[in-house]
Amino acid sequence: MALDLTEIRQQITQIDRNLLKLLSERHRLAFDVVRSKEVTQKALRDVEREQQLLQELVRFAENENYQLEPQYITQIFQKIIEDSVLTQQVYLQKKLNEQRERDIHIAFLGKRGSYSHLAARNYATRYQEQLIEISCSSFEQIFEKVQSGEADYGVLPLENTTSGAINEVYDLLQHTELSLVGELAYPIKHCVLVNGQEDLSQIDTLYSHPQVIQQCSQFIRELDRVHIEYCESSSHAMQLVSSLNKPNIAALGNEDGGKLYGLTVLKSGIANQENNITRFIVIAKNPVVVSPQIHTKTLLLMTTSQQAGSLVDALLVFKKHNINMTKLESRPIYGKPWEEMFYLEVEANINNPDTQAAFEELKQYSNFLKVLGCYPSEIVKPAKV
Ligand SMILES: O=C(O)C(=O)C[C@]1(C(=O)O)C=C[C@@H](O)C=C1
Repeated sequence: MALDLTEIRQQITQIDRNLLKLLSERHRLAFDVVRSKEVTQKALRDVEREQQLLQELVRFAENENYQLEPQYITQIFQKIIEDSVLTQQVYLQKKLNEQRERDIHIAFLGKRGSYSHLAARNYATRYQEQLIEISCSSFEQIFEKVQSGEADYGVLPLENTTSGAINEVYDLLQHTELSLVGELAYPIKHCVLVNGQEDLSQIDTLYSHPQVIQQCSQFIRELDRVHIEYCESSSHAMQLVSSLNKPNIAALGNEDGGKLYGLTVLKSGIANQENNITRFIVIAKNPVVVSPQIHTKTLLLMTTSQQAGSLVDALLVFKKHNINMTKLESRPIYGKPWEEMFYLEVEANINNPDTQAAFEELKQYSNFLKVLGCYPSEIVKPAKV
């Protein structure tokens, strides 16, 4: 005879509570690990150990006949390890940069419910701080708020896995005295949001931010003669659709934001690329010191001479010093037609003497060189098994 659903659910709830208790115990061990590594000065990340652990867990489950897919086990434990790495990182960073307040003012683009707002919320949660929200209407305003001291931090999107670099933010970085102090990846899950229960075929106008429209272009193309209304952010779009309260309009936004405006999801998973992730940067007035035990990135701004091969010569410096480059972007220089400003992101800590030697050497090949920031890489790439 089949068991009663209520009873089964009670068992599930109990098991989930037990899992939570174990997860909390494991989370707490991250503090013991980092305190031990503070003494030994060992690097926080040990990919070899992670690989061994993951392999061992898959083998263990198989031997015990737990009936769990290896991929399922790996994914869950990669997430658990990510939490452990970030917990350790935050612990060290908070100790090194003690000026952090409990209440932090963060400026971001758009209203509540924008992706930038959700990313800002994530950043504050990561550092266990109380977020005081400063919503801005342009990227430029975010820089101004941090410059004036009104905001402690600014959160800005820098690139997206579908639409690429966000040029406006790169261009603003060219002229700022502010520093990059952090990064975070936020998964973007666009959906169609409406006021009522209408059908997709009834929608004749879509409201959203140009970036969102671009990221959902394939889905939009398949719709019949739909008119696009560009908004300054996806949260503006959601608010507008909510207040207009018309049956034939929809906003492209996110589910959490939609809830804030009383909208319902008509269709989800509409982005061109399934793995749609935006990398956000965090800017502040003062640079942070990054522990040498942490995986660190540095963003440089550089111009080279106009001679042939000058960029190649500059890049060879990184090869010589065994510094991995994770990004190379170029942007035009305002007022200097056909000259380019290069943005180079490298896996290096500015306080490392080797990095300093490399940057010193780089000066020979560049007309202009500036460090925009050195920050902990808070994107934990999972260890492969
Ligand atoms: O064993 C360690 O050194 C840890 O820091 C713990 C841990 C884990 O959570 O299992 C986390 C990060 C390391 O990359 C390896 C493993």
